[in-house]
Amino acid sequence: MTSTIWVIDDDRSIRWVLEKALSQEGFQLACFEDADEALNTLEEGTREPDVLISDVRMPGTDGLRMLKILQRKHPDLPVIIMTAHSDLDSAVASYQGGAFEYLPKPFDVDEAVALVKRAIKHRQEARGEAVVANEETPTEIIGEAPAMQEVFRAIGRLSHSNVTVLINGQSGTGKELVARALHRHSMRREKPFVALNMAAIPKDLIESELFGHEKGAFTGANAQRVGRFEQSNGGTLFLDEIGDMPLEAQTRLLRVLQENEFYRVGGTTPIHVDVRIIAATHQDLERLVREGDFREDLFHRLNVIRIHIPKLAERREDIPQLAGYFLQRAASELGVEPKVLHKDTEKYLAALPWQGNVRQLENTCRWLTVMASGREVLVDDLPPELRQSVGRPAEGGGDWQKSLRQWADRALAQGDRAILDQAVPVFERTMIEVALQHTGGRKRDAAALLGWGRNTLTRKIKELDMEAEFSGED
Ligand SMILES: Nc1ncnc2c1ncn2[C@@H]1O[C@H](COP(=O)(O)OP(=O)(O)OP(=O)(O)O)[C@@H](O)[C@H]1O
Repeated sequence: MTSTIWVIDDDRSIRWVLEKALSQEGFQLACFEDADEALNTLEEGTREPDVLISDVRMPGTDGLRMLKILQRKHPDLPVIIMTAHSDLDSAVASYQGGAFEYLPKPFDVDEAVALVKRAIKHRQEARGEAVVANEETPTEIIGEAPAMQEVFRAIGRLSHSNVTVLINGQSGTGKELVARALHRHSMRREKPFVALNMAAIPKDLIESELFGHEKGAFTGANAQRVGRFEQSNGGTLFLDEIGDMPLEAQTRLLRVLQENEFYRVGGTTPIHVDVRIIAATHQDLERLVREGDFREDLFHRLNVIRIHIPKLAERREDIPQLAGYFLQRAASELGVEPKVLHKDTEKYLAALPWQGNVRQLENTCRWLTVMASGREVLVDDLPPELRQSVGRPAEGGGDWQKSLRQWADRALAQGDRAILDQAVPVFERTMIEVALQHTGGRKRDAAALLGWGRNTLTRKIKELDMEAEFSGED
């Protein structure tokens, strides 16, 4: 029997796109402008669809409320929630409300079709575990970029699970923020979230920090101390910079993970704990394993689910929104009017390398809130170190190389061939133009700057049809 799909969205174009794509796949489609219409249809006794795809924000009953109703009355019906308001809350709320999947708008049609097919396959397995959605969670993680959407999905998917998670990403990308979100959206949310940065504690103290110690266990242990494991019992222990954990502590950690019990340093009574571990690192743990600095068995134990957080430079589209958010936050912390970015400043900021990632952007916004003179922030108001970095290729490769890489990737994906024939002339033309600008149009000097002979430059100018531009003096 043909599977029936219902699409609910007040946006006609979305209904149209999905209807086209899904009927082409042989599905039977029914479209609704709002949730109430669909719910009434179900009330009237129409057979429930095999999959329902719905928007979140619509006139009348919204998507998340509808989910709750469906959960009660049609617990096995897989629902795919789409939202343009691609924030973490609707993603997670939709999972917790029992949605099968979360589809951030704008989406790829093929992706939507693939999701529907998966939902149909999983239909029988629909578990219908109801976890009360926490509707008042603050929106804290900003990210419209596809790579961040992946992170949100992961948080949503993991909201029913206790699994160990390893978060990878450069410093300042938001690893701790994601770890907190994983906790806040998990079943352990009422219990403690304890964070411990391995790189920030002297090596000798790590074990006592983690497991606590008994009075007199070592010099200076004047009183019994409860470790982080005990503090986070029932909740989540976030081990940041796990790559910096000394080998002996790794061995003990592994044992705790295997046995769910440990001894305080100097202690003889085993202590039982139920702790979920989320670990994070900016290091390449596989390499540390190869080099013998990280236990392989512990690595496998931690690496059950891996979430990669991209560098800020890999999600430049999020920079304006992040900056706006940080400017607002800084202003409200300081009790002043928030600054706003001039369009040019926004563009300028979006093009910077941001080696320090989101943290650096956040600090910049704080600095601007205090230092910028007007309400609107101009490029000239930016801190000197950011103004100077303009045009300087970022360390270890440079932005133009990255753009070139993306361009080549896209061109090949589109089926272009002989792409060097397109790229090399652009490259040479740029170099020639800049060199000639530097020499005030003198070709002989420009050739020297480029490392070419005079004749080569003349020939290139001809080949590249640049004669009209640079017909001036030698
Ligand atoms: N997507 C985001 N939306 C809003 N704020 C963010 C985002 N990502 C990071 N931040 C903010 O940037 C700062 C740095 O984030 P966080 O401390 O989570 O990074 P980290 O990767 O754990 O860094 P480190 O490895 O250096 O500890 C924090 O103040 C955090 O709130």
